[in-house]
Amino acid sequence: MSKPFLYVENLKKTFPGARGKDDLTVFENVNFGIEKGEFVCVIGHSGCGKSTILNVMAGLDESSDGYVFMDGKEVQGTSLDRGVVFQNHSLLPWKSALANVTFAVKSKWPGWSKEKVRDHAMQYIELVGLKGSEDKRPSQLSGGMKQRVGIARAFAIEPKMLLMDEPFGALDALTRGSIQDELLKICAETKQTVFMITHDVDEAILLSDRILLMTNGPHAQVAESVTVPIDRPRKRETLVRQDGYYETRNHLVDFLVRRSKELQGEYVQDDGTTETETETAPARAAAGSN
Ligand SMILES: Nc1ncnc2c1ncn2[C@@H]1O[C@H](COP(=O)(O)OP(=O)(O)OP(=O)(O)O)[C@@H](O)[C@H]1O
Repeated sequence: MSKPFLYVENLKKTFPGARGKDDLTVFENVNFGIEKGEFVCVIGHSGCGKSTILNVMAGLDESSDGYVFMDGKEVQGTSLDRGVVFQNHSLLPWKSALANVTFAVKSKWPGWSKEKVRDHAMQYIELVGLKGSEDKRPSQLSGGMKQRVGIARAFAIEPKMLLMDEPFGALDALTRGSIQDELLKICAETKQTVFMITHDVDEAILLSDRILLMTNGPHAQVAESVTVPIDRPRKRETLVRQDGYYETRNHLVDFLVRRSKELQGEYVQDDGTTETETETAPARAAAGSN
């Protein structure tokens, strides 16, 4: 069986304990794959290691064991093949919205003329609905507009994989909704491959093809991969009336409320059964066994 476009195999992260305390294994035996063009969300309780996994996938952090492969190559260090969007938008405050995007575009394609860089960046500024505000600095933009610049910048480098860590977590509900709509539109147009962390079950159902469910930490694992059975194009306003919405939502909520804790510290196997940690640990070659 061929490997997925991106796969994570037996990933583990242990942080050294502070001042004589035990080391902390946040997650282990984490296995999953993402196909090209797929939108995959991950959900799990605070502290189970979602951001750490994303940082390892981005090449910003190193795992203690296991590896991440993308497009046939092991991920080692950062690369313009992977775009990252964080909750706090991390823009360069002294540059305009457009210059924040052109800066990234120039890094990706250093040989391009000034005009080509600007035209390319403007396409993405328009795509996120910021035409007319391109000359404003981050301090002159609202939280939602800043996040839009971050998204435009990440999409503009046309990364092979876009990694988003709770990108809308700090936004009010209205702004969040309109940016979700834009993200749906952009992903439909660009067929971007996305891995996104969210705490919002409805956001995950609206945006994802598949949702990974993580057990609680420490020793967290990806326990399930839930395919969202709702046709595209999807609309926020009509999502709750679409077949499969309530079943999916109930399943996710039941996992978060009950099963994520029950499964904590157990090895989840391919057939859905579990073993406790004291039993033999299975080497689950699960990359691609979504
Ligand atoms: N540099 C570090 N040193 C020690 N422990 C760390 C470090 N970074 C993260 N941790 C611990 O690892 C665990 C997982 O952190 P992480 O931020 O990946 O979780 P998360 O699932 O993304 O949480 P949240 O949903 O709250 O953002 C936490 O217990 C955190 O305290």
